[in-house]
Parts: sequence; C-alpha cells; structure tokens
Amino acid sequence: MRKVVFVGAGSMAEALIARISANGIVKNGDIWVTNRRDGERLNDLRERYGVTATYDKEALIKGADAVVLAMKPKDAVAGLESVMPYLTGKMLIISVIAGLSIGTIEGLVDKELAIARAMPNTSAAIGKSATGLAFNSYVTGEQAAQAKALFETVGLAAFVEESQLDAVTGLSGSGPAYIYYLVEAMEYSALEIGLERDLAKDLIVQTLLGAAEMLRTSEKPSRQLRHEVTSPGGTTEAGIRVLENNQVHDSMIQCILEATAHSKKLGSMISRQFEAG
Ligand SMILES: NC(=O)C1=CN([C@@H]2O[C@H](COP(=O)(O)OP(=O)(O)OC[C@H]3O[C@@H](n4cnc5c(N)ncnc54)[C@H](OP(=O)(O)O)[C@@H]3O)[C@@H](O)[C@H]2O)C=CC1
Ligand SMILES: O=C(O)[C@@H]1CCC=N1
Repeated sequence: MRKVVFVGAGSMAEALIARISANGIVKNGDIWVTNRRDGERLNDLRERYGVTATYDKEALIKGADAVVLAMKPKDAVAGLESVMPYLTGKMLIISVIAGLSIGTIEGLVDKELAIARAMPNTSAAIGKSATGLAFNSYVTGEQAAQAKALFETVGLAAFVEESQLDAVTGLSGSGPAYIYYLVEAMEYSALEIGLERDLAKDLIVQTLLGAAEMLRTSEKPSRQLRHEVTSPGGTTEAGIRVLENNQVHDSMIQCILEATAHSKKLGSMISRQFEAG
C-alpha cells in the first residue's frame, strides 16, 4: 500500500499513524491526514510523524490506496461527504466509526467502492489493539490482506462477518473501559485497606498482566482458572460471594449487551442522518 489517508485526526487516527509510520509499511510522507478545523493538531501530527497534512480534499484523496474514516459517529456523514467527489473505484475505504454500517456507506457514496469496516480499541496506541475487520464484496483479496496488515501494526486483527461488528464493538472496542472501571474500584479499595497508591498500582497492573498471560497461554477455561484461585473457605470465595450477591456477573453481561445494542443504535442514527440530508 503506497498512500494511506486519514479523514479525522483524533486519538484513533493517531494510534494508527504512529504504528504505521514506526512499522514502515507506508512511508511517513505518504500518510496523509485531515480534520475538520483544528490546524494546530495537524501541525503537531506533521511535526511528530512527518505525515502530510492538508485541507485540500482533492490533493488529499488523489492516488490514495486506502482512505480511513476516523471521525465521531455524529460527524460521519459530513466527513464522508467532504471527500466523496474524489473517491474512485480503486480505493479501499476503511471506516473505524462505531455503528456505521457498510450498507450506509454504500448508500452515501453511491458508487461501487471497496469498503472495510474495522473496530479497533484504544490499546492500538501501544500496539495491543484487538481489531475486528469486515468487508463488502468489492474488496479484493489483496486489499483485505493490506487492511489486515495495517491493523496488525496496532495489534491483533481478525476477519469477522459485518453482522458481528456491533458485538465486537460492545466486547473489545469498549472493552478497555470495562477493565479500567474495574481497576478504578480496585485502586479505591486498596487505599481503604491501607495500601499506598503506587504500590497498589504496581500490584494491580501485575495482577492483570499475570491473569491476561494465564488466559492467553493456558488451555484451561477462565472458569477453571478462577476456581484454582478460590480455596474452599478462603479469601477469594468470600470476595466472590459479594460479587455474586451484587449480580456483578449478570451486570457485566448486561453491560456488553447494552454497548452492542448502542452500536446498532448509533448505526441507525447515522443512517437516518444520511436519509434526512
Ligand atoms: N476511542 C475509542 O476507543 C475508539 C474509537 N473508535 C471510533 O473512532 C472514531 C474516532 O474516534 P476518536 O479518534 O476517539 O475521536 P476524536 O474526537 O479524538 O477525533 C475525531 C476527529 O474527527 C475529525 N472530524 C470531525 N468532523 C470531521 C469532518 N467533517 N471532516 C474531517 N474530519 C473531521 C475531528 O477534527 P476536529 O478536531 O478538527 O474537529 C477529529 O480530528 C469514532 O467514530 C469512534 O467510534 C473506534 C474504536 C475505538
Ligand atoms: O465509546 C465509543 O463509542 C467508542 C467505540 C468503541 C470504543 N469507543
């Protein structure tokens, strides 16, 4: 892939830009970026990564192999419309916008374009994203492989059906926030039980890393790993009993179902915005 364009220059675009440029799969100057109006932000990205930043939409899109849409859902229609006249059949459009379906993009562009929908997460910034990727029928095998390679610069990338992408969004797109939410509570309780903040953070982080590595390397299911920590009549059992009494397991399930449903709602919202306008 020679030229990659980012429409939207926020945190998700930067995570991808940083890793693509570090990885060298696209030359820095061939990574192009624009945003709505924050020129300072574009200068900053230009200085830090040597990317090409511009508000000239025609120059931006001309000769692009891939155009990554990285605006917030509410800005998706305006952002896409601003580059639409310059998109051509050879380009791969990649949207990372939560909820926005391939069908809605197809309706918006009204051309036979290769379109990919991706859902990374913020751990992309350190190369540890878990990304789901889906395509429409115009995407060639080569383009699919190139899109996968782009997202592999920020971590794991897996091909999924488009119908699964709202679920990927609810599970792993939003997933880091669920873990941080849990950690906030662990940090708070550490202070309550008399552990000093820095020590607590080290213990919590190492506990997460250890548990993640156990999950990654062990053939045992998560339930069995949990049972192995839980001695009969022991401390873990006492703690978990409180989680069970407060229906934390069920709440977690509800949380992921709700986030998934909300991804679908965002998609319908964008689709209505498009139809209205
Ligand atoms: N954050 C996350 O955990 C994840 C986010 N996503 C998705 O990534 C997308 C981007 O999120 P994030 O990077 O956090 O968002 P940010 O708010 O950090 O960045 C949004 C960017 O879009 C630009 N923008 C807005 N309107 C337009 C327009 N009309 N034309 C060009 N650029 C425009 C903004 O420019 P300006 O500053 O000038 O207004 C800004 O650079 C979202 O759709 C989100 O659903 C996907 C996976 C995970
Ligand atoms: O909260 C959001 O809408 C975005 C999508 C996945 C993670 N953050």
